[in-house]
Amino acid sequence: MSADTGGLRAHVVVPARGVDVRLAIDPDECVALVGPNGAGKSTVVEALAGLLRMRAGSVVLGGRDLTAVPTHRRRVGLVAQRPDLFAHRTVAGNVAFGPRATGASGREARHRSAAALAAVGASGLADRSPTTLSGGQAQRVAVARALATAPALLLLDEPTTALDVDARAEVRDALRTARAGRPTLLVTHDPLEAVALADRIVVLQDGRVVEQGATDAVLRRPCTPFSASFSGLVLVPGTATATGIAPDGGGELASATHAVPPGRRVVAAVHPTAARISGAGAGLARIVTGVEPRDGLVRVRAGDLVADVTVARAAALGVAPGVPVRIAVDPDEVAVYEPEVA
Ligand SMILES: Nc1ncnc2c1ncn2[C@@H]1O[C@H](COP(=O)(O)OP(=O)(O)OP(=O)(O)O)[C@@H](O)[C@H]1O
Repeated sequence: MSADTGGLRAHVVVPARGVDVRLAIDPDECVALVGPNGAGKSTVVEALAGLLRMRAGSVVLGGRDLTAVPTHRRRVGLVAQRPDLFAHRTVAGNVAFGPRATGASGREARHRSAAALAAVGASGLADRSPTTLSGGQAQRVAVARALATAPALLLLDEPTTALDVDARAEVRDALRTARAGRPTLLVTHDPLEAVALADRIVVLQDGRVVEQGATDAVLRRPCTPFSASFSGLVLVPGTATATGIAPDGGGELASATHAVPPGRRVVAAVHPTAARISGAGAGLARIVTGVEPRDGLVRVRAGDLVADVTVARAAALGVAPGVPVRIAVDPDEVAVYEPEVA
């Protein structure tokens, strides 16, 4: 990570909300802040934006201490879930509002508005009323509005959560342009968004950082239950063996990729669709503890193991809580590693 000449260095301390988070974002880096509901993500965004007063902690951006600086002087661009555009102004007028409010001349503000709209591919919307825009178009205008102020820090607080799938892709493209060349913090519940935009993932839980790493590393080798579910994986705790893992729940799972000396505490990351379930034969013996619908499949929980199977297969096996099953996983689909928790 680079020195304090650019980028963000923050220590967000909000005791009333149980939040104490240190965050560093390099000048051209996008960090995805993820975590369960109530973990403190929005509190961090509010503190960085200056919307929430901190009695302790600090916010330093590009070497400048912003801790006591009010929101409108921070040069922080915020894109929230909903665009909240002024209905009585045109799109161009909405985007020009920020530069005008911070002292730009009318001509300069119009110029910046046009440039920002062009950057997100929304030049054609300039003369429209916000009331005539689709959700994706309105959110792209909100991105342009943030860009027009030339923010030194970009805060994206669940910027596509309120949109349908097609509009999400449209806005994601605009966000990719927006994040370039400035430190960006992205709060998201969407792993695709993290992959598309973020260099690094920071996981918050109960107001603390519990895990962080390169996006790919956190998604492939998650270390906390939250990051595992964020990646769609299940973590099976156990002890390393010569060929894989001995799960705490009993039996042994072979792994094609393990490299941990036997005897160490490890986890195995397994995708539930890679787990095969049968009534008898090969595999680890477990008792079904739960059955629930899942994306057109049936998710079968059996203690520490989870398998997603087709409805027909679940019916054929008669899976229900209390039923004994065998669960097998191809060694290529089992990653065994030592979890690194912050
Ligand atoms: N305005 C508020 N006043 C007091 N406490 C709050 C306020 N907003 C949030 N909290 C509390 O602060 C903690 C962190 O909440 P925060 O909204 O920052 O979490 P989050 O990770 O953004 O959650 P979500 O994913 O649900 O948006 C929680 O315990 C929450 O109940």
